[in-house]
Amino acid sequence: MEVRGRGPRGEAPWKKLSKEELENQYSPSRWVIRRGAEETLRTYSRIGEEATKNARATRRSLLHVPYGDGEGEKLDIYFPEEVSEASPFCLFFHGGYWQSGSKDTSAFMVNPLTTRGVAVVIVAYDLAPKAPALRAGTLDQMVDQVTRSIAFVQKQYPCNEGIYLCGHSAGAHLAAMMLLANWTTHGVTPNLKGFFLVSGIYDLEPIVYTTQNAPLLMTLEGAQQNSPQLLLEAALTRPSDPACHVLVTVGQHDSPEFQRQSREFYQTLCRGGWNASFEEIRDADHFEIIWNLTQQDSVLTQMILRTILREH
Ligand SMILES: N[C@@H](CC(=O)c1ccccc1NC=O)C(=O)O
Repeated sequence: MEVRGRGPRGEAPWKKLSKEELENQYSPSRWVIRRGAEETLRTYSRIGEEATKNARATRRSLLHVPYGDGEGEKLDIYFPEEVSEASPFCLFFHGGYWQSGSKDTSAFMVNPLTTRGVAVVIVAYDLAPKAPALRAGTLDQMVDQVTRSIAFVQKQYPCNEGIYLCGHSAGAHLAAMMLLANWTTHGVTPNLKGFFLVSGIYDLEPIVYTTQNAPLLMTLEGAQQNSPQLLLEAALTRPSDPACHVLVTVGQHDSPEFQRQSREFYQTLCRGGWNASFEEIRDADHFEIIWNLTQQDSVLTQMILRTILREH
């Protein structure tokens, strides 16, 4: 599907959608094809739980490690068989529209990656509405927490072979915000080598007009300030490390709006001089795309491993 980018004065295509259609486009479980919506969400939780149970039973790990003082600021580290502080590290940020999901059910990629020598970190962040709405928006706090979790891993493992960020859906949004992070206030610049953005949301403005915004309480300004799509369009800086690779992927059965968001973000990355690539994952919906990560031989796992292992 050819997607027309927004011209300099062009109107965002989602603005032409009715309220119902917008709600539909931003409800990923309504687009699945092999199961019903409810069953899909149940299966998603079950696969995440099983992968996490399995990872904790078979891998050496450090669980519930605090990366900050907040109750929810915890991460799990899973090590490869040959434990080395110089391993590459892949950090995963789960999805769930910034209001559901947990690190304790999100160890999808742990076994396939640790088997190949990559340490995997599953990061928790405070979900809405638990996050105190004191600042401009709860999204601000999540973005700050993600920034600090990455700085923490870099400080703990300064000899790492590279830090890679992988996020799904809302988690891909949080990971994408790190393309624009300012590390100077964190006392460390992480050794960021790659981003794997899976079925993400990069322009938050349409979310403001859906029911997903009820716990988020995002204002239009808050949405704009936390939209990597808008921030990157406006950014004057070029990527500091031209070798840092950004993979944008979306499922063939993701909704047209999710597909448009991914394609436009990829196009913006290219225009900004990023080393980016785009892949539509065939025959996968918004949830199956993440189940692929539990499989060593899936297209997505293989793309991620090729990127990480090529560089050392
Ligand atoms: N209620 C949502 C749930 C959802 O969007 C979701 C669930 C698990 C993981 C990622 C999700 N989407 C974005 O973060 C839906 O309609 O599918």
